[in-house]
Amino acid sequence: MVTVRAPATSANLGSGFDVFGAALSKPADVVRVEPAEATTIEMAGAGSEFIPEDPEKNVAGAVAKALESPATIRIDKGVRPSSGLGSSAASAAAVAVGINAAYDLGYSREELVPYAAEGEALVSGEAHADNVAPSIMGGFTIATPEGVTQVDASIPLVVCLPEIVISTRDARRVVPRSAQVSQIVECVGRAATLVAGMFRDDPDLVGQGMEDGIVTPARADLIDGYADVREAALEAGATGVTVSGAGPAIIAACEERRRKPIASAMLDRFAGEGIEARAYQTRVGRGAELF
Ligand SMILES: Nc1ncnc2c1ncn2[C@@H]1O[C@H](COP(=O)(O)OP(=O)(O)OP(=O)(O)O)[C@@H](O)[C@H]1O
Ligand SMILES: N[C@@H](CCO)C(=O)O
Repeated sequence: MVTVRAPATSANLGSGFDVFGAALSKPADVVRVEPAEATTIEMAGAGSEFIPEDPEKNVAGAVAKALESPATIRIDKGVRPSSGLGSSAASAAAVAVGINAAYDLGYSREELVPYAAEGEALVSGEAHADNVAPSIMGGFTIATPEGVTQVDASIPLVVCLPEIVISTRDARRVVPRSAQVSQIVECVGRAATLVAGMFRDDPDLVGQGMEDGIVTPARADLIDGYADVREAALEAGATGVTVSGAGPAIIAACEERRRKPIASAMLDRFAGEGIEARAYQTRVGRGAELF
């Protein structure tokens, strides 16, 4: 039997819709995998009561099927579902890494990404890899059809998760179908700035690069209090703030020493709106770890 800790992730980071992703140092799913005749899944932890244990409906089952390796799987959720923190991807990444080790399949971390993405296809309708890639490989990742480019960044972050549920499937319906060339030009500039910031471990550049005028405004409308919480984080010293993944989590980049005041400011603002929330003082961190 093997045990894997696979981290939550934040996809998009504003300007990198369906391409950028970052592993978070916390929270994480912890998954145990043991080879078996047929796949069975047992769930525990955050939001597990809302997740089906049927292997046909759980991302873990989809990944085991894609790898043609049935297993007894126990998932302890640290990341609640429909959070914008790659909850489904954390389980998918952990199972891919766990089965690879338990069956000694010999895949590299990058080779495991498309298998884990089959779990995302099950729940959101598309095998986008922007959450599974960082959960498997760690750091900041650029996922394209050609493969994954990974950067070992360690930017300090605050992630604030309100008690609102938004499914990725629903949040993908509001994504605009087209954009003006002027918007695309601005987005390319922002995305390039963010990549430079990750290479230099520079929170100012990363924050600037998190601005986005195409997808994020439509997503932000689904999150009660978004504009106020964003403003509060910026006033408390965030260098950039955006929707994490498909939401409702909101992510802020910052200097290390600003994490605590930013977390308090975001929580206070949500509380002022009558919305319960929790904040993680985190950073860009490691990928899935085997124990
Ligand atoms: N092992 C699993 N862990 C979490 N969610 C799962 C799992 N298996 C199936 N699901 C289903 O996937 C859906 C949650 O995935 P969704 O992509 O909407 O949220 P998320 O992973 O938190 O978000 P995001 O991808 O935006 O960061 C829920 O409907 C949940 O029941
Ligand atoms: N890139 C995806 C991430 C969520 O799974 C989206 O924003 O829809």
